[in-house]
Amino acid sequence: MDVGWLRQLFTPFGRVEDVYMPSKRSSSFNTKFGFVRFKRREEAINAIEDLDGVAIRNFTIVVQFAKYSKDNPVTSQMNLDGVKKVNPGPSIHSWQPKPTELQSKQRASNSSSYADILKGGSSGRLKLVEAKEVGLGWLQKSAVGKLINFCHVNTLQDLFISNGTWDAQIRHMGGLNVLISFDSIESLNDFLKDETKVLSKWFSSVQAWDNQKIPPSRCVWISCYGVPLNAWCSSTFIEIGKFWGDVIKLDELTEKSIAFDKGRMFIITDYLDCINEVVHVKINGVIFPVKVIEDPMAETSWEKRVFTSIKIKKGNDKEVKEAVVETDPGDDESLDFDVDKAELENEMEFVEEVAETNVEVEKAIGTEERALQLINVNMQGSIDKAANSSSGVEASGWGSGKIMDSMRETAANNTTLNINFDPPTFVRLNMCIQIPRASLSILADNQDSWVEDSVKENPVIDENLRGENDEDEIIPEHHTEAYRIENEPHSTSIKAAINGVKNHGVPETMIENVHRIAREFFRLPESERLKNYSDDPSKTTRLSTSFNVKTDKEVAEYCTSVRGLTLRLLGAISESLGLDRDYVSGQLGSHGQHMAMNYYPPCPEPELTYGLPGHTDPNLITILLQDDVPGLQVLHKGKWVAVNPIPNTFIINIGDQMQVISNDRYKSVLHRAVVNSDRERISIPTFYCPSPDAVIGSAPELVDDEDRRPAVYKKFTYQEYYDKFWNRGFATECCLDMFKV
Ligand SMILES: O=C(O)CCC(=O)C(=O)O
Ligand SMILES: [Fe+2]
Repeated sequence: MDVGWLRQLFTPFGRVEDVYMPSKRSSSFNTKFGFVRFKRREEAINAIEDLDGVAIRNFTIVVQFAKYSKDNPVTSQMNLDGVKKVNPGPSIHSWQPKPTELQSKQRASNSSSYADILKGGSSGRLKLVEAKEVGLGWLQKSAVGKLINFCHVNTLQDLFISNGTWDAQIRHMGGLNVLISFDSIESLNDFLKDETKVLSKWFSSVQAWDNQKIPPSRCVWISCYGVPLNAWCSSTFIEIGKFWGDVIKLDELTEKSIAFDKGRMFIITDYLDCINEVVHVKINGVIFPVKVIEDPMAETSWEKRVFTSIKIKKGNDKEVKEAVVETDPGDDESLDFDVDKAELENEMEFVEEVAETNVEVEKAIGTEERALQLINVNMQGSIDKAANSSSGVEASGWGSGKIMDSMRETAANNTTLNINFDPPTFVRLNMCIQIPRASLSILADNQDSWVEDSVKENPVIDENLRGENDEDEIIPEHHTEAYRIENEPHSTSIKAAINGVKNHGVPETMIENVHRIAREFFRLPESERLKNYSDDPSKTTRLSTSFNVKTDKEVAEYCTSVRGLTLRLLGAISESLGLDRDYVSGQLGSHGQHMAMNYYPPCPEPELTYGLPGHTDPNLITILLQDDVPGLQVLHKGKWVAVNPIPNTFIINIGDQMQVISNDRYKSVLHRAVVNSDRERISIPTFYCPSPDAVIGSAPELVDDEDRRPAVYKKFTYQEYYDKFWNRGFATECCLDMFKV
């Protein structure tokens, strides 16, 4: 028996504040004794009534009110309401058959007393830190929301954005609490008033920040050893968990009775001590001690890693590595994952050795993909170097066969293939995050209604962008027609993002090739894929054996062809703004073009995660190729609209730089990708960018102070913008706002 045991014995009667058990036994009776302090007197009375004289195994327990000497300074010095009120009485708790007489002198002279413990430890001093007050400025613009359900901060962030609130920064505080900080008191007040009533659906309570009103709360995994097998069911675990808080879920092994070595559950608690106690489970009149221990290594907080991973998405490989290291250790879920992987490798070897039929190999691949579900791999092919190496080559120059050839060659030699682990999926799936039903139905409704719309609407650009010959710089006049936007560039941004462009001039075989290459890559065993991993972002890694030269060439051809399309689009967009055809491309310095291949594994519960959270692309324009699995969504009139794939059609996402150059006529498009329950999804965006040193500003022709069209943005270099975009923390304001005049 120990302090934990004692605590558990008394916990059912009320809130146990302290338990003290001197190491010495009572000299007179050779009994063990201890003290339990309740928050309320009635709780202590109930405990005495129920436990005094009860036999537990071979002990009989005696429970009585403790006696404190009147001059004991503790009662007067400390805030000990419960103690002050107790009736004086015998002070010994005995584990022996009831003694006739109990004494209170047994305290060993060299051990600390219960009174000392109450004062704050054996040294008699409270462990007190005098803290300096900080951060009041922003804390006073913050609110604390208690979520109804577990929910990822990025999900919440999206919700705020779609509700028109861009300046909310959301941070997890532990348990179900999140801190929501605003840029201004007005925004805070608007949120607290919550006139739209959208946000309140997510929170059980919301209040302006006030430290004194918010109890610390945390989530923790606890393991229970010794639960009798005839009591092994969720209700027993839920009852055990209730001693400390609310049970959120049992782990799979426990729930499905796969192993009985320990029962494990995830709880939310405001108990601050590390849980390490004994509880008693009574079944058929027999009491079984069960040891309950908190798992301090299990990862229970997710928000930090999600922020890291947002950066990862755009290929800061150093952070990728750190994030992977950070994600794995101590996370039981990832341990399970490692085991799976090891088993899987064996399984694959076996399959290869024994039966090398296609079907079986397919099966093995399928298994692996399932086991690797928790990892989202992002492969990036970049022809940046190629573009830079032919620096000075501008839009018109790309038509020349000579330059094209040299570009192709350089691209082929420098194509990078960086594999980034993208942990959001991994983290989120592990975290049993739930999106409240209300929001799910919004997404679902949109998807349904969109299916109808997508049949009715035609791609925004048809016929008009096809180059007779990809290498031909002559773009017939009528190509601009589609982007004659009737003074509605913004709606064109949305249409291009939702409806896409057809007849774009990129040959179908090239599109099929990149789809195939991406699929082949993601089906490689992980060990093969990892060969392409580099933690040096500046390093261009030659494609490994899995990608032969032929493949390089195919990727390069695709990139070149997409580049042709992009330049035609830029020309059309320039003209739609009343600018010279090559105005926009002339603002970019040496053009940069990055291609990514995003892999979204199937997720059995897609509503619990996002593949890619809501964002605008920081570059100029993105030419996005999707496979046939839906997943892309665009924010339109405050609602997420599903962009269902149309074969052989590109989605065009206007990026932030186009918004700046057009002085807000074209708006960058907020989009995100969700995952699919049973099918993998691959998307292949080509990001077209200015060179890092290009100075970006609104076209002078589009700035007219008298016409009430002043410049919306300051001038900046693309490098400045890019740095700010990835370093601002995902949860803060829209990056463009940071560059407003
Ligand atoms: O997968 C998609 O459809 C979207 C990809 C995307 O938005 C991106 O990579 O920036
Ligand atoms: Fe994007």
